[in-house]
Amino acid sequence: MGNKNNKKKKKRQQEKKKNKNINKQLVDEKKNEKNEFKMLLLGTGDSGKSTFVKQMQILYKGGFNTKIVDLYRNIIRINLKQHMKILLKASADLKIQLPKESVIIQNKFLDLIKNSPVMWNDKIIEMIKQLWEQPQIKECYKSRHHFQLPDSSAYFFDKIDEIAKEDYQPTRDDILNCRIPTTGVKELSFNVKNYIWNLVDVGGQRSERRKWIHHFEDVDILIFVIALDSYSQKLFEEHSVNRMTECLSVFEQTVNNEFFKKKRLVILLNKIDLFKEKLKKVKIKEAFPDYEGENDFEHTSEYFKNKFLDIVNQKKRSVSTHLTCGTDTVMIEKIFDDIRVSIMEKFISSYI
Ligand SMILES: Nc1nc2c(ncn2[C@@H]2O[C@H](COP(=O)(O)OP(=O)(O)OP(=O)(O)O)[C@@H](O)[C@H]2O)c(=O)[nH]1
Ligand SMILES: [Mg+2]
Repeated sequence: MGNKNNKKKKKRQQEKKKNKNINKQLVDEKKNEKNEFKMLLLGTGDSGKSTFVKQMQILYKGGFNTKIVDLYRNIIRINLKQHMKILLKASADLKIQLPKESVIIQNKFLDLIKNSPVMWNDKIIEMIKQLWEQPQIKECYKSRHHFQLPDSSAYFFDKIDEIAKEDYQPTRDDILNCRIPTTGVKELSFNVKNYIWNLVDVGGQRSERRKWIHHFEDVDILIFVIALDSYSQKLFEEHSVNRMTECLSVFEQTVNNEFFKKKRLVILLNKIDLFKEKLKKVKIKEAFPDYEGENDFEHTSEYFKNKFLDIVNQKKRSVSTHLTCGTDTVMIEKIFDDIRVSIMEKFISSYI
């Protein structure tokens, strides 16, 4: 009887050992196989997702080719006209009175661009310049949190002389600052230290978000981008909704989705430069009455960081947060390096 039990025990031990060996073999094979990571960028519209992709293009793919530069030249010029049009409408809405001569220029400008959004000539350039020089237009620009205007429009109005030149070549900074809302999906693959990083960028505006689900499979890292300065802005899609409130609700739905519940999460608290400027003008308490702290960068950024972290179950997943300025290439290189190293360390340690 005792002999029979001993035999059974020995057999079980042998099987256990065999299974252990098979598992080890599978892990080793997987370890060798896995040299690619899929990173999915999510976040509401205008938070800075595509800007992050542009930075990867600059840092790891040698920058932009002629075709892309040509595309940006056209977009930058079209945007200049569109953004002046937005400013003129907003000054009327905000009852900012333009001087008589400017009203004449305004009417001529609106008339000229009405029929051809791509038209670009000396007359148009001169009119945009004259209008931008008006203190009333500058005042209107400062009140842009009341309407929808990309923050970078001043950057481009200020360099209109350069943009107007026939041989104008958009610089890297121009491309980083130029806003093109994403529709559909854009992918970028790049190699860093023998590992391939597949970055997937989707549109963040409401109409685009329903497409997100198609890209949820096989994600290794979810990068959620938040525009910190959006606490005082209204949504482009629905003017009565606060952008940060919308962002918090999208974040909650996304990070707790079945696909991502246990995935590695990187939170980029972006646009810190604009956030610092905004803090001087608009108190956090005006938009988030529960806020009791000081209105300085340190306390307010911590407040928003915790608001997002409170939504995530940090016990079950790896989460990191970073304060970023998306248009600053040096900063993004450093931050991506930190993210990459931490991912690699965790990936390697999971096999030890
Ligand atoms: N000043 C400043 N501008 C930024 C920063 N990050 C992004 N931007 C600008 O913000 C605008 C929007 O950035 P995008 O990267 O297009 O935003 P997105 O999240 O891809 O937007 P969708 O494609 O609509 O979802 C662009 O004009 C960028 O230049 C930042 O940290 N600071
Ligand atoms: Mg985008």
